Amino acid sequence: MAQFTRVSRSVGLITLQNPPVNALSAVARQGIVDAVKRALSDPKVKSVVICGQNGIFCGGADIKEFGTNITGPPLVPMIHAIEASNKPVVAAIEGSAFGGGLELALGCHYRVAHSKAKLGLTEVTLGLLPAAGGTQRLPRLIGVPAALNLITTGRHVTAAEALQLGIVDQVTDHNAVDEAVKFALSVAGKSLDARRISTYPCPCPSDVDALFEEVMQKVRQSARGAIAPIACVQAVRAAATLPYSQGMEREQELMATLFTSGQARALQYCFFAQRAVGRWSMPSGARWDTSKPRSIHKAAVIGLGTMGRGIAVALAQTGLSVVAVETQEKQFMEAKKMVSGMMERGAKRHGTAPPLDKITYSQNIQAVADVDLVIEAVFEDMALKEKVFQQLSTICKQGTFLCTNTSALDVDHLASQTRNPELVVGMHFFAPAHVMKLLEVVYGPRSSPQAVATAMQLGKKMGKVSVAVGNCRGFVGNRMLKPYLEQALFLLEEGATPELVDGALEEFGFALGVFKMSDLSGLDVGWKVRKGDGLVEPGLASGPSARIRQGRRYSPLGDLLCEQGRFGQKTGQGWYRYDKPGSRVPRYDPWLHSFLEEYRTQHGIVARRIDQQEVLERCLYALINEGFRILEDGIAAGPEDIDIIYVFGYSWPRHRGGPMFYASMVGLAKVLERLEHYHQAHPDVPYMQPCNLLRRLVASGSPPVHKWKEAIKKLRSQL
Ligand SMILES: CC/C=C\C/C=C/C(=O)SCCNC(=O)CCNC(=O)[C@H](O)C(C)(C)COP(=O)(O)OP(=O)(O)OC[C@H]1O[C@@H](n2cnc3c(N)ncnc32)[C@H](O)[C@@H]1OP(=O)(O)O
Repeated sequence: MAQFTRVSRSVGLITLQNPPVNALSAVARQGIVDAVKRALSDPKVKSVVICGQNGIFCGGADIKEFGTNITGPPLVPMIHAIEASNKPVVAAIEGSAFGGGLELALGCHYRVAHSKAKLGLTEVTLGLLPAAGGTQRLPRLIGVPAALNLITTGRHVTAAEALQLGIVDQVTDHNAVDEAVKFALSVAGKSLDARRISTYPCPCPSDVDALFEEVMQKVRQSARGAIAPIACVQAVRAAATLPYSQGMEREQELMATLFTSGQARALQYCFFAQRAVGRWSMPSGARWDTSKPRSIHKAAVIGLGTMGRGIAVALAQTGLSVVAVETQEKQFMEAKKMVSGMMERGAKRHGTAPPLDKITYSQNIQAVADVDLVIEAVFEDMALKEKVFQQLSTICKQGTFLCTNTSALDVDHLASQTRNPELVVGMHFFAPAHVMKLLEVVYGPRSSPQAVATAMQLGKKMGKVSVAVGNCRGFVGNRMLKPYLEQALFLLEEGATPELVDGALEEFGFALGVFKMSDLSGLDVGWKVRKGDGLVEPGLASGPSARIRQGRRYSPLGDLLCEQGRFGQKTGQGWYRYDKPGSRVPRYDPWLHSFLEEYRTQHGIVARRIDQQEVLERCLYALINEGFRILEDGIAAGPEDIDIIYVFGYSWPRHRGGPMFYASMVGLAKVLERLEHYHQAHPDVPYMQPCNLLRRLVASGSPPVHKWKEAIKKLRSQL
């Protein structure tokens, strides 16, 4: 709703009241329409201020209404009525003005913002465009190039930038509502002819066609198949080339296509899923709202390799005191230099001072004695980690949380090396740790709810999207990656090429296909793990048994490349070739193609034609099937947890909503049918055998993804 009061005698103050973010729900819109009518008809009111309660102007249209039968007054005529008013209307922007919230402000005649406010036309991030006149008003106000940048990215701008761009008229450090009231008093009675943005001509660059062509090309490249950014460009083009009323028609037309699209549903699902993962629970019944985190003031990182350096930077950037420990002299000196460089570059980007004094370095593990929390990031070797945890358990003060950054090893086993296993959790960061948003917080059977709550809270402070998951080999993300990688290798054996497989996955929306990604991360990483698992048998033996390990199909292709010293980008050769070691541009490698042909001949495999659909079905459905197993095992609490892990940690295209959401869009019965088909064709690949949970969900009528948690609970209780 919206409250109307009269302040300073002649200013009508309209306050949006729809907690928590004053979203423009049907009731809120009706409230605004009624309050505006009242203000305009009250002769004592000479000017109007619109603000939001609780320090937030407006979080935009009510996203929860999308996909439902929307009632109440629509936004466009409501904003037109405000703009058409003959009494000046001032928006008082505190907190956030996003999406429809900023569009409402653009319909006002003036905008006063608090210096800490953030503004943005964020609709594109939800698969939409600013369809309450935003695509038509913003370019008229700030010009086409700046408007294109904001509308196609959904970027948030600070009040200072908004002032510079001309989006707001005044920025204040004082109470923005009080300042807006003063402003409203000062403009009462003045002509509004030059204040209605919809009447402005659109400042147009001379070569409109060239500009839009260039922007469209850039947007297509970065959109990775997302349709909303493209529609945004088309709508702004309408602003630049058509009169306002026709531009509005085009805006509505484009919005109508986006509004019901699967991509919009996927992106809106991600919006809510990202928030839902913060409300974690453990199988023991412990939950986010009943588990109290402990404050962390001082933390330590053990091991300053690539991961440890990133973690140290991320911790220091949150303002914590950090002790960074590296026992090897050479690595120690190098890490100190690198960490300072990373902090300086980060600070330069954000226009802040680098938090260099937050980190103290030591070569002695005893330096962590007084910290509240330790993150171990030594080499991925169980014996080494066991030793570190035994040492930490005796060195650290009572109550220190001991976390491991392992990406796959048994967190519970590490906990068993300590005196207080309840203080041990996994904090699995993704490289580079100071940049990547995902954090898997891994709880073992003995981790205390307080340890989980503390790690989750620390992750949030570090700006991470933290997801609590159970303990198993590879946790959620890497466990699901295994069948995906395996399928990619099998496809090569059967006749595909790295280019074909990567092409299909990139067209689907991944930033990098599986082989380019392996080259980037280093082929030797997986090789070492496979060696540890006893899977690697040196030399290229032929015959069917050469491709069987532990009773199941195995592809030694990756091992064979490693034997040749082809570790990916770092050695200049992997699944592709690179101009020199460390180069990043993958090129077609004739050697690799002859090698694959030779391999097939040696193993009596007749190459067959494989199309993109088979690549997608085999790679993605194998991964999704493992996702269902993870849900069945209770390792992830719900599909949202898996989806957020994949979107934030594994570059799964957000506009496809994550693997589990994607499965629900494809249809669970179809996923099941294709898995059955591939399992029949490849009975020696257990990952392809459809998981019981998937079968049971299909049998129970394939509930929509937001009902899976409930359905799984019910299925469990029937066992
Ligand atoms: C018919 C269409 C016509 C015109 C086009 C207009 C379209 C739009 O306006 S689309 C909406 C555009 N708005 C946004 O993109 C903003 C989304 N919200 C945010 O970015 C943030 O919530 C915030 C910056 C406004 C506040 O952040 P924070 O303080 O960290 O709180 P949370 O993000 O945790 O949110 C709290 C709570 O509010 C729910 N919520 C937030 N925004 C909306 C919204 N626009 N509609 C409905 N609900 C919203 C959010 O989900 C949280 O609730 P839950 O934890 O229960 O999920």
